[in-house]
Amino acid sequence: MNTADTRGSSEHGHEAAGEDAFREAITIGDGVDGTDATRRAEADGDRHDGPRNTPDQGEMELAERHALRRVQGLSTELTDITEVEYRALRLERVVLIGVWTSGNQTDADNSLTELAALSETAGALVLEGLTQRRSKPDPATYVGKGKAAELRDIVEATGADTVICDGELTPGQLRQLEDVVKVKVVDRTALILDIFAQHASSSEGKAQVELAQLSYLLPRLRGWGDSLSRQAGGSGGGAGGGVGTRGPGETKIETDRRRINDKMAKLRRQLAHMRTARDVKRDVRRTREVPSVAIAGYTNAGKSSLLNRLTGAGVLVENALFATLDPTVRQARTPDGRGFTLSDTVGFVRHLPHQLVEAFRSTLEEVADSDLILHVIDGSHPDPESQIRAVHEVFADIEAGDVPELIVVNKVDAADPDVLKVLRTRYPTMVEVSARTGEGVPELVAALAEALPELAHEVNALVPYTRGDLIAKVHQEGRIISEEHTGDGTAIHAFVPELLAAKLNEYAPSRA
Ligand SMILES: Nc1nc2c(ncn2[C@@H]2O[C@H](COP(=O)(O)OP(=O)(O)OP(=O)(O)O)[C@@H](O)[C@H]2O)c(=O)[nH]1
Ligand SMILES: [Mg+2]
Repeated sequence: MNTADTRGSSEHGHEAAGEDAFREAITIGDGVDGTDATRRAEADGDRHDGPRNTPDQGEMELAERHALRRVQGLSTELTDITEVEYRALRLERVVLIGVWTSGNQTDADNSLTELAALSETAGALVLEGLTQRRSKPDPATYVGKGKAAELRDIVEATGADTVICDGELTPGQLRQLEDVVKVKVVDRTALILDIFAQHASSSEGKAQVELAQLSYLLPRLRGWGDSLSRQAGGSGGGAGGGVGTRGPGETKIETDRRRINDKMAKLRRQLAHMRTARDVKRDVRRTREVPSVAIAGYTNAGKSSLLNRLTGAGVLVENALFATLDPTVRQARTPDGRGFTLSDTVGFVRHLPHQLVEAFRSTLEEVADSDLILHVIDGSHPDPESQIRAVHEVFADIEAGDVPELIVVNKVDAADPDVLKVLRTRYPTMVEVSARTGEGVPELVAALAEALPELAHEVNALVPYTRGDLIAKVHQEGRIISEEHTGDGTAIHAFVPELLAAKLNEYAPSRA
């Protein structure tokens, strides 16, 4: 990184300040490069929550995921993207580049740090990162001409095989920047899609990701084709490029486009089907009037850790972005005995690709449909408020803006006290916890119980011993005020959901 830093600071003095932040960025993941499955798994051992001798669901998933880590030595090939499977974007040795148009240097650094974490999560080795301050990204090459040339030198010097841009680029920008740097150029959207593709495990998750990838790919078909043509025909572009330019011709692009459209239609049908099944399940929960609590928040905030801490669910926890894609729903209970469901969801990120929001809409609806959102915040992040804003944007997008929200600042064991102080003034009712140490968890449980709607129906009944099933249900779903075993049956006074109330009322002592 030395060469580039000197260059960076001579041209743009402010970049030197970002050096430290960035050096931190490239050691995310304990400096393990993410390409050696064994080393990675070992290194993860001590970062991993939960007992190591009893592998639970999450640990098994983690082992499986690491076993699938990319191996080094497969270079990113500039083959026709329409012919390789899209998700095989083999990111490897990468250089990051960001353009910042607003905010200060710290914001720019945080953003590049996040891009580094995303890259490593995708299995790439981050070699270098640079940012450029511009009023807006260059319409031709995203970064300006000078910066692009600098980028090319860095790519050459480091032997990088991919450049990742911190934004969404137009097909034209990707192509023209590729032309300058002579290696593959990928944008943040493609990177996030790639992580989702690696992490999706349920059939619904896989279908959702594939749909998002295809809708990202569709408008870019020609772009990639052109780029490859130019690759073969030398720089300069245009029609005069010789054999290579005729590579993926018009007909091929048309065929690909049709194939992709067909595939997307099929995926949409499948998803609609899966969605019906999910709606049915949710309706069952609704009619039982069991309140639902959704754990939502920025990726890596500790949502799964918190669910595990609250319910012992054994959900996969990983220091990687988007570890969780499939929603997990668990039964839980307030200290006074009211049942509720607690669900873990996919994390959010700044500029979550809209293709993903679209594709994951049905999953995200769980959040919009819940009675309460536990909005988990990573208190150890230097700028949690920017993450809160990003999450609120997604809430608005999925129409979850009206759902009551309980702000939970997690990782207080690792948080900067000053950051916490600022948060406290902004969100006076927030709860501070550490899923790792358990600190604050009892307070969180109390706040949760407080925020949950009270069961609406109060019943007094004398239930005969032959209807033990009803009493069991009251224990499961209701809140018991008193219970007494009499000669005629169980006398019970409780708050219960509507359906159960109707059944219990058959045994209400007559008022006559
Ligand atoms: N220091 C500290 N680390 C924590 C705490 N809670 C979670 N972590 C770590 O934060 C990382 C992310 O935790 P997860 O529970 O996977 O986070 P998540 O929000 O579910 O992340 P995604 O599913 O990827 O969106 C893991 O490395 C956890 O060990 C905490 O209270 N303190
Ligand atoms: Mg998770």
